[in-house]
Amino acid sequence: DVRRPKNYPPGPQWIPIVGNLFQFKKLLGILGYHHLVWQELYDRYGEIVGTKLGRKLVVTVFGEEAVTQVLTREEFEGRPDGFFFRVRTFGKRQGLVFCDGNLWKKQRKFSVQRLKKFGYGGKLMLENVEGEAKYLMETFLEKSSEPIYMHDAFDVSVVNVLWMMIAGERFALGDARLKKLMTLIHDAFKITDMSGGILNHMPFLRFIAPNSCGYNKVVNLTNRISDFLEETIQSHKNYANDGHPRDLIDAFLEEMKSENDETFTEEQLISTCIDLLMAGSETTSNTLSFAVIYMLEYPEVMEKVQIELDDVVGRNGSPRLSDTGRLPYTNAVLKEIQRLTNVPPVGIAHRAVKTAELLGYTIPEDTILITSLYSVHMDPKTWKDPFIFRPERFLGEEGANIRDKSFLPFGYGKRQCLGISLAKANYFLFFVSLLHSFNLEKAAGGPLPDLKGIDGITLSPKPFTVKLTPR
Ligand code: HEM
Repeated sequence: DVRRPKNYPPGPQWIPIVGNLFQFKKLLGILGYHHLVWQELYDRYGEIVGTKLGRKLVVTVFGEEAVTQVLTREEFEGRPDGFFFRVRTFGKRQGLVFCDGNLWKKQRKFSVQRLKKFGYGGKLMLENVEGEAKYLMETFLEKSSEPIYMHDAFDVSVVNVLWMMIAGERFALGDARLKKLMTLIHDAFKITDMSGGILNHMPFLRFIAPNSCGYNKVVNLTNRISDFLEETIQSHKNYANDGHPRDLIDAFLEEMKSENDETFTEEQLISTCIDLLMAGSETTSNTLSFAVIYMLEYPEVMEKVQIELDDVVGRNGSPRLSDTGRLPYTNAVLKEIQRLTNVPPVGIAHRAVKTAELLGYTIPEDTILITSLYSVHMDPKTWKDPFIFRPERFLGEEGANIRDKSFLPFGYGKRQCLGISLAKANYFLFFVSLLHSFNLEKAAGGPLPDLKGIDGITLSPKPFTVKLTPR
């Protein structure tokens, strides 16, 4: 059907079966990044754009006003359904990220409460972040005579703090199995985009072209993660520490036994772990690696951060999380990097749970909603010279005038990132520890690593190496 739903937002004309997919692909070929294709459509049609990708209606919103409406209104609180969104979770709608309604409410609440119980947001978590950062810096020091790969250098350390709360253990930095798992997770984020990608629009492609549509990769990843988690869960079951849960898995298993609630199943437990691992590792690790590239690109900024650190922490001290409030310039640098890199450029897709009005248009029930966080962070009405890297914009009077809704790296509203305090702690402490201990230089030969990165659900840096010289 080529007819647009009544009062649907403006956008390109579509054709039967594929909708706007071909137009989208063509623009993607020219612009190279999904979020830039959306930005192009924003320039053509305005702050709300209606498209159809395959069989799905997809409405994308841009700028602070439209984006925060979608992120805060109950009618838009859902998550999309479809083949791609279920492929990691046993073909069902479960886990934490791609589910909604009562299951999501109960499960999100349970995970947040129990993670808190096992340290999340408290002293124990902060101590673990500090321990991991110290440990990683020691490893860097041992290797400081050779170039170090930085695009994935933070992977294991970042996961460790989360994994302590989920499973009560940490990994050795060289743990081959976890490294493999992380590589698969990185790959999975590159396969597709937030509308669910080609697999969601045409699920039958998995029979015709399972390799090129990414199906085989996703299945391989899911199987490996599930195997790994099943083993961990089995060893928790064997331990049978009744009444004294040690971590999230123990607490979940106990809840399953109490049979109060039929949503507590082993599949839901595995799906929850997968979601936490995937959402918690890739985003933080990519942000940190981009931060390293920014420091190579702007050595004068690196030096200013180091001077502030030396002033506040001292040359011989170690940076702590409690120093955060006394490092205004460093914090401004961290924010400016997040604003410009847009690691999740369009957040995570939402879904209209019922037909609703938005900015004068009608959004039919089940429409996928994409929120361009990139457009909010690059809006010249909010940010003077948005493409310029200028940490000072977050300081002084200029910084004080930035509205909450103008800077949304973690989203906003009820579906806002569940891991913000861990993400911020990891991002801050690994960054300052690195700069406090080392001078960063480009490894010999070749150009500076690319600030733009690789397209995907999250943007990720291309592989690059750095020379770390102890200060
Ligand atoms: C720099 C690091 C991170 C960034 C930039 C980030 C960003 C985001 C964004 C933009 C969303 C979507 C919000 C929405 O739908 O409107 C989100 C959701 C989520 N994040 Fe994060 N995140 C980060 C780290 C983490 C960590 C460390 C964890 C795990 C502890 C985590 C767990 C989640 C989960 C479970 C959701 C889905 C929440 C839901 O659907 O209710 N994230 N994150």
